[in-house]
Amino acid sequence: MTAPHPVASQHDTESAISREAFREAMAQLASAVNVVTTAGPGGRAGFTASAVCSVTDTPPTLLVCLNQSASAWPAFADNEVLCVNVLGGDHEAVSNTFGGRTPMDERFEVGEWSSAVTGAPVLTGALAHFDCRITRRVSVGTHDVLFCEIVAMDHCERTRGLLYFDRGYHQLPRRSEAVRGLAQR
Ligand SMILES: NC(=O)c1ccc[n+]([C@@H]2O[C@H](COP(=O)([O-])OP(=O)(O)OC[C@H]3O[C@@H](n4cnc5c(N)ncnc54)[C@H](O)[C@@H]3O)[C@@H](O)[C@H]2O)c1
Ligand SMILES: Cc1cc2c(cc1C)N(C[C@H](O)[C@H](O)[C@H](O)COP(=O)(O)O)c1[nH]c(=O)[nH]c(=O)c1N2
Repeated sequence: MTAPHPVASQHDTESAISREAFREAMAQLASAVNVVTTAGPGGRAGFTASAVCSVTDTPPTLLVCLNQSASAWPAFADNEVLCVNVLGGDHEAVSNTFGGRTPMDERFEVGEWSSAVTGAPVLTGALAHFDCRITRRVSVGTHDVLFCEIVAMDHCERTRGLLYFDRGYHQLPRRSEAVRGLAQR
């Protein structure tokens, strides 16, 4: 167990916690894998995101953290809507395609896409999709935190979950599989 990092004050966080140490520790935080898409006057764009979470159910709200250096950033800055597509166990290739270095238009050649209520692209077969209006933007360091009110959504239980942990993808079995597995013992 490595010694806990000294709690750094707001001003000397830079010196106390290095980016490398932050990333080493953050790589231990398992997360869902999503493709966040947008469409509108800023054009169509999408990127792979794990920094996504629920904020409140009243009103239904989630947040997405987007690196200001991302090629997708200008489109999200100009558009007022986005869709969070939650990837399933069979979507690793989609995650890698939207995870950078692929030209934006080529990204949507992977998978089957339709338009959400807001016009943002929806991935057919996503475990869930949350179609949102961006209601608040907070810039924190290198990222924008986009607070989004959900206007439409859907989910399905057709496949396993997909986690990103320790710099790799991991499939998660459904409860039903685990129960079935127990029953077969
Ligand atoms: N929030 C993010 O911006 C974020 C989250 C996950 C992964 N990524 C990017 O995906 C790629 C693969 O990441 P990896 O996990 O394989 O190895 P990595 O060592 O680059 O990152 C390890 C962990 O650190 C965190 N992290 C990394 N870069 C970050 C950033 N710029 N801002 C905030 N958190 C960050 C993430 O939780 C990531 O899983 C890298 O280019 C990484 O920068 C970015
Ligand atoms: C599994 C996983 C998870 C994330 C990412 C990548 C991968 C592979 N990336 C990085 C993002 O998808 C993309 O690589 C960067 O935006 C750079 O892309 P461009 O080459 O600029 O389009 C990412 N970026 C971001 O701004 N917020 C995030 O939460 C995440 N999470």
